[in-house]
This record gives sequence, C-alpha cells and structure tokens, in this order.
Amino acid sequence: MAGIPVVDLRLFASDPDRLSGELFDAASKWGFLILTGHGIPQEEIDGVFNLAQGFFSQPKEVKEEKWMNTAQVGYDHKESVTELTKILAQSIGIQEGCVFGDVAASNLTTNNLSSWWTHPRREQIEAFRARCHDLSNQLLTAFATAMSLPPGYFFPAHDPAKTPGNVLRLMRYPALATQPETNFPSLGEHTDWGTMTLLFTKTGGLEVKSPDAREFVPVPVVEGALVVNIGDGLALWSDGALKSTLHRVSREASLYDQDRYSMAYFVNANADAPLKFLKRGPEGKFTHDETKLDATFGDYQAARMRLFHEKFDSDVNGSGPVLDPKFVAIVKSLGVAHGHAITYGSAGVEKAGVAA
Ligand SMILES: O=C(O)CCC(=O)C(=O)O
Ligand SMILES: [Fe+2]
Repeated sequence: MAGIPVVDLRLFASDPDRLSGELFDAASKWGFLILTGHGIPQEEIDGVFNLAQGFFSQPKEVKEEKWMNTAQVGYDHKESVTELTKILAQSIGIQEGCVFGDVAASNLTTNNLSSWWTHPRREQIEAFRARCHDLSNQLLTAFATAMSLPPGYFFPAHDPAKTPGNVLRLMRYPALATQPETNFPSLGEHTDWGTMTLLFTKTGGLEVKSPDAREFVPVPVVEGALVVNIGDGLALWSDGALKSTLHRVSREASLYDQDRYSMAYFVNANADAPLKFLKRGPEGKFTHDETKLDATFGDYQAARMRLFHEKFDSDVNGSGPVLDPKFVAIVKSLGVAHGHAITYGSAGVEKAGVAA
C-alpha cells in the first residue's frame, strides 16, 4: 500500500484543478497528507519553534502564571498518570501546551498569557498565525473547487471575528526518564474536532490509522513540509467523503529521552455556523442534503466533547447542556466523533486527560 500522500502546493499556481484533485484524493483516502511548497518560510517556522522551546524551558511558576481560559488562550498540560509518573522526567504530565486562540489578533493584548510573552514575541506569533490563516484559506478554496462548490464556499463559516476562531497550540512532550516498556502513547488516539489541522513537527512519533483501518502508520517527517489533516468538520460537510482519521503520538516511535515539540494550527468553523451536510452526486458534484438535520458547529462541538467523555445520557440532572437525543444519535452514527482519552495498554489506566 502506498504511503501517506505528498502534495506540492506550488501546483496551485499552474494547475489549480489538478492540485485540488490531488488534495481531495489524499483527504478522501487517508485524511492526512504531507504538504510541500506551502510558502511559509522555514525561518518563520523555526522562529516559532524557538519561542516554544524558550517558553517551555521556563520554570513551572512562569508557565503556569496564566492557565488556558474559555477563549482558548494560555497554558495547559494534560494530567499525568500516577502509575507512570515514575518514568516522566518532569512532573508536568505527558504533554504541555501554550495556546493562542482568541479571535481577531487579540493575543497581542490579552492578559491571559504569561509575562514571558512580551509584545515582540506575541507579534511573532500573530505573524505566524496570519501565515497559517492564509494557507488554510487556500486549502479550503482547493477543497471547495474539488467538490464543484464556489471557491469561497467555506469562508462564511470561518469568519475570523467570531468564536471559537482558529487556534495555534505549541506543544511539548517532555522527555521520559527511562524507556517505557509497553506501548506508550503520548497522545491517545483521537480525531480532531475542527475543520482541519495544519501540523508542524520536527520529530517522528505521529501515527495515523491506515485506510484499511488495520494499523497505525508512522507519518514521516519531511524537511520543509507540514502535515495537513482533515478534522470532523470537513468530514461532516462532505458526508464522510473527506476522512477525519484517528491519529496518536507514540513514544515508541520517538526518542524517549528527548523533548518532542510540535505545533498545531486548528482551523475551526464558527460556533454559530450552520452544520450543513452535502452529498455527492454524479460526476463528483456536492449539493445540500436536505434530509439531514441542520444544527450548528457549536452544537456539534458540544456533542463531541460529551461523547468523548461518554456523558450523553447521564447528565440530565447534572451540569452542562442536555443535548437533543436526535442530534446525539446523528453524531454517534457519523463515525467521526469517537476517540478515546489516553490509554496505556497493560498499565491498566483508562484515562489521562483529553486529546485535542
Ligand atoms: O503532536 C503531534 O504531532 C500531534 C498533535 C495532535 O494530534 C493534536 O494536538 O491534535
Ligand atoms: Fe490531533
């Protein structure tokens, strides 16, 4: 079986239809692709990795000055698991993140970032987010083109002035003190719940479910390239034609005694955007499927989080919104909204936090 497809975005200028077709094929078979010729200068990517390294190497108190808030800005880390803390070199868990997610460049002025994030550093982050935003628009245009939709079809649902906005997450997976004996996923298998994700990483470890769903396949690290993966959003829009594929980060595949860094730019539809389902007709044209339930992406995200925690039916008297059972049934039947919290094989630990 051929591996994860590599697509060169430079083809967009000379042959947009062919490029769109290549993207669509990769996204419908694997849900993942390696994108070369994406136009984001390597020094800018390296610059943001350097910021991540600088920030994460700060003492805990500096990093923890500001915890992630509901606008998705600030620092967080996934819980560590008692049985496994002995092999963690540091006590901050298995993955820590610094998140820049507020709408319309307000990361420049938010008071929810550690004082380490000076104005020039924030400007560097915002410039990088702008690059990622332009690239994501180009990709959304290409997907719309491949689906015989107007090129700007996906834009109204991705208004940068509205919540939840696109989110840049810098991540560090701290080195482990000893080599784990069992398969040790640093980030448990999950699908991403947004529209799509741009992922930058310098170290192996990322693995994706193969199209025949039989195994997890390592994603190679290609110099100068980034990884694009389809999230639940595009899978929903396209009625499953584009795949939101399970993926995870495995410590077996990456060097256990070194910190692993990655950065994800999550493209998210607006919470109030209608969740419109398309269906594929003859000649690959997509049109609206009026028989499906219309709801918003906000509804979907709420359902997704609830499904993740398997709390659909148990919360009638508890906290949080009670979801329309019809909507819950649809989300459950879609086959994209599953994903387990982190599992540790024979360690007997069931849950250690929430994947993206
Ligand atoms: O760190 C990685 O390489 C993958 C991260 C990821 O899948 C996520 O944050 O959703
Ligand atoms: Fe992910």
